Amino acid sequence: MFAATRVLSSVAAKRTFATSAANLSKVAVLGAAGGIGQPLSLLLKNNTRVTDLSLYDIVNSPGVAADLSHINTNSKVAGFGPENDGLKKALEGSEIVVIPAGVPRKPGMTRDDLFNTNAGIVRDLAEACAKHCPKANFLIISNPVNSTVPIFAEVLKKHGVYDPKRLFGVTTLDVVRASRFVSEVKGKDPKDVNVTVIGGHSGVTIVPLLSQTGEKFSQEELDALTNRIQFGGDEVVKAKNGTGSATLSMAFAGARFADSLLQAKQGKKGIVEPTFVESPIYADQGIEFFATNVELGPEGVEKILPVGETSEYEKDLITKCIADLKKNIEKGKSFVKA
Ligand SMILES: NC(=O)c1ccc[n+]([C@@H]2O[C@H](COP(=O)([O-])OP(=O)(O)OC[C@H]3O[C@@H](n4cnc5c(N)ncnc54)[C@H](O)[C@@H]3O)[C@@H](O)[C@H]2O)c1
Ligand SMILES: O=C(O)C[C@H](O)C(=O)O
Repeated sequence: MFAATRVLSSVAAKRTFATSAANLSKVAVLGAAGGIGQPLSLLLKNNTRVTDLSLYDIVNSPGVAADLSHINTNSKVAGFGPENDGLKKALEGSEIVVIPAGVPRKPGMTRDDLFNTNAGIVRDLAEACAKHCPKANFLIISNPVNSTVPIFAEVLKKHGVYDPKRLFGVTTLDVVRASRFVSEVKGKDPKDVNVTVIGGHSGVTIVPLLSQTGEKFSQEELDALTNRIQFGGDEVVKAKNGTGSATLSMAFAGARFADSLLQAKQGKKGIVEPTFVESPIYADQGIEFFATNVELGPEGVEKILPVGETSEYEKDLITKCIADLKKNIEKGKSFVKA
């Protein structure tokens, strides 16, 4: 009996560590009733580092919030719609704002084809964030990420509240996929296969650095794996046959990134995640944002890690990436300036 009580109280102590006053973490999800938003919110509700979960969508968020609020983890859940200053209430006091709001692809579309609809959605949400939670960390999932992150940055700049350490394009799904695909080919457990993926988040701007995995690949394997990692999103879009794009794997990836950031903010050292951030790496070639591995810390970006050694094959991929990425970034910036 005594032993059982001790076990229980040590579990309780661990839980209170994550929710003690010094570690209050309000996380807001914008687009919370969508295909990504719902499972992502579920995973965040299950994360004991989150103390308040604030769900905003233009439709259905009170229902999603009511449902999640019955789960017996410690966090409080609240749902907001656009009425009665809902967005303001959802954002105020948020430490992390995760944004999967916007339309997904249908077969035959590129991510850039989403620009016309999603650019305006992301710009308007950025305006609200600049006003109501300028010091939060912003995790952008809405596509096309290569353009929506620059859009978000430009809006924050217009309001004088841009801090490049706190704006992240979520590219975690690319490394999650890469790890899975390589592990399938090499017959390994994915937990033992880490693949660095750099660049951006669409087609040829996604550059896996397979030479850094420590595995040996034939040219045929290299071509097939590179192509699958670059176009993994299309596989899901095709299989979903007009009903959307990756939602569950994206929720998994988004929750992993949010948890890593929460851990880093709560003082854990050496947490590294790939992410699309303002970066000096290819600034000399006019590239303002670039995804690499980034060490996270209490302020957000702690250190942008270098690309490291690359093969001739990867150098060629990087050249192609840079040409496309430059146009995507420029398109996002011009949208706000116009
Ligand atoms: N970064 C990535 O790796 C990645 C992966 C998968 C999907 N995505 C992108 O994420 C976005 C969302 O995908 P989904 O499958 O969840 O789409 P979805 O249509 O299922 O959900 C989107 C949600 O956004 C909401 N929404 C629309 N406008 C809004 C606004 N102004 N404010 C708040 N909410 C708003 C909608 O009501 C909907 O509930 C798409 O742009 C998709 O391309 C990115
Ligand atoms: O492919 C898409 O449009 C969604 C997402 O960016 C993905 O990589 O799955």
